[in-house]
Amino acid sequence: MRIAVGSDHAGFHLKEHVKATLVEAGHEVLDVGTATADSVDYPSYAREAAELVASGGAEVGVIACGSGVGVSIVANKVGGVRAVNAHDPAEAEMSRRHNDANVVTLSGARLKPEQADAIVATFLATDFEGGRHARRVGQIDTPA
Ligand SMILES: O=C(CO)[C@H](O)[C@H](O)COP(=O)(O)O
Repeated sequence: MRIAVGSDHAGFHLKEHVKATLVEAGHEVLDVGTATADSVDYPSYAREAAELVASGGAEVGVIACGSGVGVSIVANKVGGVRAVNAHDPAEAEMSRRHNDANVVTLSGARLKPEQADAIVATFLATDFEGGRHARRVGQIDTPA
């Protein structure tokens, strides 16, 4: 898959870890930054990664900040993006099955690298169920 990744400084190390895991698994990764652990403002990175998903430049996005909250708020303001701040694989799974989430956000402060890998792997492996959920997603979506 083609996957957009991004983070601020607080998500940088987790983003780098997840990126390496995804590349190792054979995915094409588009990294919008940040490129160091120096302090930056998360909105621009989250927006750029989310816009790649909205435009079709990437199929899904993985974005990290300290809590995963700020980048989720930003991503969800991009039309066509449905971002979930997932704390465990179960949340990632349900966000795909019922909400057709296309961006997962992660907490660099709370998640261990292996926890993040498990969340992202579940997110990528789980299909949208469609049916009644498609009707509901259609009701919440905004134009890209
Ligand atoms: O989690 C975040 C946004 O939701 C940011 O990573 C966090 O606010 C950064 O804080 P600081 O500048 O103190 O490192």
